[in-house]
This record gives sequence, C-alpha cells and structure tokens, in this order.
Amino acid sequence: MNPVAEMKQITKSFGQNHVLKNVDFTLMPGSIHALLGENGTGKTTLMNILGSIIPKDSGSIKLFGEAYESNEMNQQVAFIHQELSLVNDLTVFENVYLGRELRKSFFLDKQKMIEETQHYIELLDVALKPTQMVSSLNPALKQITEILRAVMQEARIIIMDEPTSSLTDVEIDHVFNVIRNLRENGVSIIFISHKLNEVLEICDAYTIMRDGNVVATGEVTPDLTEAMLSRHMVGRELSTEVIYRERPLGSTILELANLSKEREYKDINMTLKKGEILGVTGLLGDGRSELFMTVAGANMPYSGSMIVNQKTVKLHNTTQAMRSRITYVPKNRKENGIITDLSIKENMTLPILKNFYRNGLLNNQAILEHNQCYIQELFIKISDVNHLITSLSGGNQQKVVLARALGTNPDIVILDNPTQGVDVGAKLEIYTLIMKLAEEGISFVILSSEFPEMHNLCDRVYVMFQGQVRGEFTREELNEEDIMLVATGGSINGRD
Ligand SMILES: Nc1ncnc2c1ncn2[C@@H]1O[C@H](COP(=O)(O)OP(=O)(O)OP(=O)(O)O)[C@@H](O)[C@H]1O
Repeated sequence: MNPVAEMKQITKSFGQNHVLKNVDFTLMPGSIHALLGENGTGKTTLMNILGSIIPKDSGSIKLFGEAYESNEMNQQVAFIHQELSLVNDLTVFENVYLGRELRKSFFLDKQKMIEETQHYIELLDVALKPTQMVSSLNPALKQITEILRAVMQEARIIIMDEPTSSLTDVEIDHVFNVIRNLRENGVSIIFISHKLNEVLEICDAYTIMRDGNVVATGEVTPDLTEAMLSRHMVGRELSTEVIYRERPLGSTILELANLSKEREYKDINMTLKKGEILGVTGLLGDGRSELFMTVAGANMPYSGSMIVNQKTVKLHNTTQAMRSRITYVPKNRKENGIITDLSIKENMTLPILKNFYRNGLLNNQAILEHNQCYIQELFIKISDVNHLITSLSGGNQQKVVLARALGTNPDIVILDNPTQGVDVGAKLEIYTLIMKLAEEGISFVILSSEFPEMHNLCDRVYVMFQGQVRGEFTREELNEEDIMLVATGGSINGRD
C-alpha cells in the first residue's frame, strides 16, 4: 500500500522561532493517525502546511503519490479546526454547500443540494436532517456537519484538530462512530489530540512531536499505553500521583440559595468554602455553564440569592463580580476567552490594567514582571509578549487566559473546562498550581466533564442534570460510575 501523504524534511520558522525542524510524516490510506505532542510543538503548523493554509520553508510533500506544493489548494485535504466554521443561521445543507452552491440555470438547485446531503447523511449513518438549522444542533452534530462538508468536498484526507475537546462522553462516541465509518470508506484521518485514552481507543497509528522534531512514530498496538505515549511527548516519566492534598478548609465564602433562571437552571442550592476546590459536572444541557456565568455576573436576570463573603450581593455584570473578587474563565477560549486583536501582554493583564498606572503613566516594567511570574508558573511558551495572542499555540493561549484570571487577585475562581487543549504534562502543572493556590485560601469551582480532572483536584463534586443539582459527592464518595448514573438522571441507593 502506498501512502496517501508523505511529508519529508519539512522546515518552518516564524521569525527567529524555528518551529519545524526537518519533520517527516507519512499517512497511510484508510488510517486514523494520531498526531501528538506538547503545546506549541508544531502539530498545527505541520498540518497547516499539509492543508495548504501556510507555505513550508523547505522540504517536500507527496499527495496520493504525486509531488505537491503546499501553496496550491487541494480539495482532497480538509482541515477541521477546533473552532468550527459553520454559520449558525443557515441550515445543514446550506452550510455544506457554502461557497459552492449547486445551480439550475440562474437559480439555486435546493432540491438537489438537499438530496445530495441526505445521501451522505445516510452514508455516515447520522441523525441529521439537511434542513435543520445549525443553531439547533448540539456540539457533536455541529462537529459531524463539518465532517459532512469535508466528505462532500470529496476530501480523502481529513485533519481534525482536537475534535472532542468540547464534547461530552456520549457525544464523543457519536463522533467516533462517524470517524470509523469514514475509515471504512477509505478516508484517512489525522487526529490531533491531547486525550491519550481516545488515541488508544480509535487510532491505528501515531506520530509524536517534540520541539519541532518527530520523536516517535508507529502503530497503535494493544500493548501501547498512555504512559508510553506521554513519556515520548514530554521526554520524561510523568508522575501518576494524584495531586490532591488533604487540608483544612475555611468558612463558607459563597452560598447560592434557590438560584433559578428560566429554561437554564432551577432551585440551585450550593455552598463553597474558603480554600475549597469544588467540582460541578454533568452532561450536555445540565445548565452548569449558564449557572456559573450568572455567578460571574455574565448571565442575567436570575432569581434567588447569592451570598459572597457573608454579604448578599445582586450582580448585574462582570465588573461587579470582580469587585466581589469572583473571576471566571469561560469555556470555548476562541469564542469567549481571548481578544484576538490584542497582544499576549494585553490579554494577560486587561482586567487589571488600571493597577499598573503610576502618575497617569502605564508602568510597563511592572506589567512585564507580573506576566513573567505567570509565564514561569504555568510554563507558557512565548517568544515575545508583544506578539498577538493568536500567534500562540492553542494550549498556550489557554494558559494565558488562566493567568489573566489568577492575576486579578480573586477569592473565588470559576474555571469552565480549564484544561481544554492543554497537553498532559501542562495539565499536571496547572493542577499543581490550583492546589497550591487553594492551600493559600483561594476557592475554586471547576466545571468539568473529565473525571480524572475532578479526581485530581476536588474536595467535593455536585452533579447536575437538566438544570438541577441531582447529587453531591464528597471526595471519599467520588467514583465515575455513580457520577455518570446521576448525570444521566438516575439515582444511587435511593439517593437523589
Ligand atoms: N502565525 C504565527 N506567527 C508566529 N508564530 C506562530 C504562528 N503560528 C504558530 N506559531 C508558533 O509556532 C509554534 C508552534 O505552534 P503550533 O500551533 O503549531 O503548536 P501545536 O503543537 O499545535 O500546539 P497546541 O497543542 O498548543 O495546539 C508556537 O511557538 C507558536 O507560537
């Protein structure tokens, strides 16, 4: 069998930053191939070259056996980025045909487009309708619509950049079925991911990059383990110790009493203690993000009461929340977390910029020192803080967003999906920092779908289902099966 893509000795630099140093990458037909590596190691850059989004500096590429210059567009290679490019206000078939609509003389041939879309929906065996509005789809079906678009463009190679990073377990299964279906139809998939369990579950082959080089490549065999993959990724053995440390907790710092918001969440009663790390989990539609957006002053109006530091507060906006020393990192960094037109420095310090004025002038040195502290604590890979935030890799952008939140000197930090796109080693570093700050008395609310994340960090976990709290687990009671049961509407031993 001949490879469908062969990249040889690829190099790429951005200024003085030599990102790819003679990288070789081979993709076989009908293979699901994982591309792995720490944040900022060059995975997206390599794939941007294969997908002809940016040019290489040197090296050669063969596609389907023929020499290929990456400045030519090639419909046979599709790149599905983390931030999906669908138009919410259009239907599935309109999105699929966007920019290449079928016409009958001067008019759009809607009927034909709907029929063709339906044909491919059946081929992929998914529960979609061509005429459904994209805005009504859950994240998994949006991801699948992107895949549908790629397939209908006759793509033979589909690059997926962390396709599951904002999906729940049930949705991931759904997307995986579609990916397996594509493999059966001879499509090759490049699967960029930091979730090593998923790599072992679905991939046939893997390539691991470190610092712009390929350090390992091979087949996914039954004896391959997550530990083996992560050792290659970070170049050392990663600690398997749980980061959680027993410690005394303070008095209640946040109390939510009968908090309700129509169609989002109902009768929420929760408490958070000083220095506590509280997990809140559930499945799609559980209402946890909406609830804590309210607590962060970003989702009004609500009924019920909120007591922060013994005072009843009525928050109307995020500035008021910040005054109550509540800070918040939203999920979906690209849409809600970063300001793309601003530099790394500005993104890191924006909410506290006023603290750096001396006699009416901005003290740049103080900003740099503040930033430097977090760059070191969170191991952020940055060549120049004055560069645009978008010049950073996804995982490093996420760390900047975390640094911004922690830099506001908060009492309560709400983190929604905090380690989205962050590599395995860096995750542990973030958990270690959270634990250290909790020991210093900062309280955390971690909204997460990842059990290992909660197990590493949390003192207590609330489980939500359809906008209501349906279970509360102490650390001793934490176990994945019971949480899943409650998250899907069940109850354990008669408990609700
Ligand atoms: N357009 C750009 N301008 C300047 N530097 C860039 C640009 N794109 C990427 N880089 C740099 O190239 C390096 C590799 O980034 P890349 O996005 O390829 O990493 P990655 O392995 O995909 O990381 P992650 O897992 O965090 O997504 C980073 O140091 C990044 O800052």
